[in-house]
Amino acid sequence: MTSHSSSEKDRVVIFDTTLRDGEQSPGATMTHEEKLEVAELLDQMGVDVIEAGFPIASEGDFQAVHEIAKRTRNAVVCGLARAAFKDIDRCAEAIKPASRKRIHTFLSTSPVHMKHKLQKEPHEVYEMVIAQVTRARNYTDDVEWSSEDGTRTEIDFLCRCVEAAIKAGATTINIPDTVGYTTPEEYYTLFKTVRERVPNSDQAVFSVHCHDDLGMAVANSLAGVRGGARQIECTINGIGERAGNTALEEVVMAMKVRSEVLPWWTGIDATMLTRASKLVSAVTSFPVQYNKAIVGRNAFAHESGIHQDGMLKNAQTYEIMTPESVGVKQTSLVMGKHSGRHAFVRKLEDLGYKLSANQLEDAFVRFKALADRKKQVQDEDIEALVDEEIATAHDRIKVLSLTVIAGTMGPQTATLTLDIEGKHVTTQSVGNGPVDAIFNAIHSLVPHEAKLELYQVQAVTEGTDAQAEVSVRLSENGRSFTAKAADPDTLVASAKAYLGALNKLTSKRGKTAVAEPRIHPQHAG
Ligand SMILES: CC(=O)SCCNC(=O)CCNC(=O)[C@H](O)C(C)(C)COP(=O)(O)OP(=O)(O)OC[C@H]1O[C@@H](n2cnc3c(N)ncnc32)[C@H](O)[C@@H]1OP(=O)(O)O
Ligand SMILES: CC(C)C(=O)C(=O)O
Repeated sequence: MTSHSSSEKDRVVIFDTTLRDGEQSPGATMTHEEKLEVAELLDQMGVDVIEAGFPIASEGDFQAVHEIAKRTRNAVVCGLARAAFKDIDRCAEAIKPASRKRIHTFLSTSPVHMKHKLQKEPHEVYEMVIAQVTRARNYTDDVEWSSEDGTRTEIDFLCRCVEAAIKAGATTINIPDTVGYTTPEEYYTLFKTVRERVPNSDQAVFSVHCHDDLGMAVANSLAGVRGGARQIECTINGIGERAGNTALEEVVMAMKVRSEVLPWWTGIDATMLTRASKLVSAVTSFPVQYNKAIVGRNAFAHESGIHQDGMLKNAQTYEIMTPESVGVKQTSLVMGKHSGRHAFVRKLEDLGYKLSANQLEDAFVRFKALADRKKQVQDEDIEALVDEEIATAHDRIKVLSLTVIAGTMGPQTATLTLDIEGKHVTTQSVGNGPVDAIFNAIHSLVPHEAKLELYQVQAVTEGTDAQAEVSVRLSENGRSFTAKAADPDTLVASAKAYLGALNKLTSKRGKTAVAEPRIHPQHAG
């Protein structure tokens, strides 16, 4: 990571359009209050221009832009308007209270849009650009003009329109890739060409506005900046029309992290990126994909043993930016089937365990077995597993295998093999339900007089693949012994918990009664 150049010519204006283009994502509509909350956060995080809405679109949009204009302290508040006087007048009214205000007016310039959508000749479009920018300048000195579908516009016509817009008073010229069609090399050349060919181009700031239809919005935006643009239009989480817009968090961090090859900088406080992402996701109900760059929940999470080992030795082995730099508390080492011993030991230390080498090896083997069966192994799973490992380390009786037939057909039957002080014994028992069948089988292999006082099941974590934690209490001669066991299979956990209690009981007695190895198809306890 290198620090950015602080030269003003390399400063890139961040124009956030989460509340306008972002809200155009089908299903992303935000309430008035939610828009105010998002705008406030954008202002706090250093966004230069907030495109707060499209005031002519609805009374609600007008009111939101108006209120944001009243409340925003630092950023320029901008509203969108078509090339129509009524749009521009309504927009001007909406942004009026802002201390810094911008009118953003746009008009399509590509042959396909002019012919089919606007149904206008190029000369009419040209005249509209001049008339609308002039109209907007009556209200504010800060006027942006966009050549909608700019990347599919004939270059000569585009240059003429850009020149006319600047002459009429536009201070920002946006050349959008409205349909996400361009490539980095093309977009770079477009900006370079337009800036070289338009005689008054130095009187305006050029701007990129990219869509992600081919997944190139961020790369295209940065290429446009390389071509001379100094404003990036973008949204939090990349939301926006169709496949979305350039993701604010991605362009900002690309320039920060790779400043030696992307030598531009912004005024964004990157430590607020995660908060902004969460807020926008919450108010739009658009989940952030897990592997999303910068703000996805896996962006700073590692599950593979080799990566986790590297991270524990030096975070730079697998992270190109710190989680703190984008507002994430810390890297997470997620325990799963790909994890190795280094990460497992660290996790145990974090959970407060200190195991002997043998216990550790046993616990690791059991952890791997659990991870193979369960999508996510949570801290609680590991705690349950290690607690059991410690509690059962000296057990005389252990479950070797268990097969249960359950369901409507009955009889519920348990076939159980135990290791009793090194001796393997098997039996089969039926019962009034699968748990009863298992307990009968145990009773058959380890005869005892203890009474079952408690049998309780609860989930260790959430989800259908959660481990079941079973508690069993047995009592004999006025003394009670309780044990717990966890397993993704409730019936296995039940057998282990029962045996846990029995182990405690028999160790107090000092000896374990063992029945002869046998098969008991009819045994009912
Ligand atoms: C690329 C972009 O993201 S552009 C922004 C897109 N965002 C939106 O459209 C969201 C808000 N839009 C709306 O609420 C409505 O579309 C409104 C209020 C703007 C207009 O609604 P309506 O008057 O019912 O028109 P409708 O949306 O059906 O059609 C759009 C009209 O605007 C015209 N138009 C489109 N772009 C422009 C423009 N930049 N300047 C002038 N007119 C335009 C179309 O040619 C069409 O005109 P027509 O009625 O003469 O055929
Ligand atoms: C209004 C313009 C800037 C736009 O959203 C687009 O072209 O995608």
